[in-house]
Amino acid sequence: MRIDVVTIFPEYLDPLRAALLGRAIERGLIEVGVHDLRDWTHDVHRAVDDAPYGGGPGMVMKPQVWGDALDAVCGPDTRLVVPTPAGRPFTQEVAQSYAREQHLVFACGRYEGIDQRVIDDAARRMPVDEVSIGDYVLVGGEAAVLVMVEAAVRLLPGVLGNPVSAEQDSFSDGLLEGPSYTRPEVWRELSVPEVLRSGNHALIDRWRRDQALERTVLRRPDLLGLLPEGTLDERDLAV
Ligand SMILES: COc1cccc(COC(=O)c2cn[nH]c2)c1
Repeated sequence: MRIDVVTIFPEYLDPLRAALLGRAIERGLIEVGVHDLRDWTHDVHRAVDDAPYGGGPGMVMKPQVWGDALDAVCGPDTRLVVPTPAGRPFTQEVAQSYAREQHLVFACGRYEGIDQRVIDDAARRMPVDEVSIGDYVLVGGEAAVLVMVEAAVRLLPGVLGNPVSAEQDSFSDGLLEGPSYTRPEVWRELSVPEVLRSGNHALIDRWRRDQALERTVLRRPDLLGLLPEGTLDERDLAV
């Protein structure tokens, strides 16, 4: 997989080259290119934004600069991803789909956003996703790109030391992950739940599922309606 990011703050993407993702790059599991949008500006001031038609606060990113940048960076197998508060939700399912892509290009918007014609023009040649990582407004898309790249790349074979954990992720079965514990058995007078030390794996699995269900009901009741058919069985409903 190749990932390219276009941004006016390339240094913001330096963390992509650290830790797990950095090792994935060194091992050739992914290629990452980060590009400064201003390399495609045409004027002495290297302007990337201008006042919005129709008035209103803030500035809008210029179409010409983005058009030239995306012409240079995108290819025949590219999926263009534009992080924006106005996007469709980025979920584990979207992360799974991105992990199967050959080439992802992330366009990092700032100010009030990118001239819509940039997205409309790109959509003539490639799949374009306007995606939100949450219901809040950031200053730019760069932090959202770090989130989405990490969520997708960790799913690639060979990236995680322990691949099983990618399948057993929260959201893999639609429920939140329950609590986890490790040594010592008692810490600050708090004990590890007895069942986890019982060695009875049927009981442990049941307890973990009950904890996941209880946590999902309490923290994310919205997820319960999305569970795939048959996720909950009669034992679950007894919780
Ligand atoms: C493309 O236009 C804009 C405009 C404003 C901010 C941003 C950065 O993205 C976010 O703020 C965001 C992404 N998911 N949740 C919030 C992009």
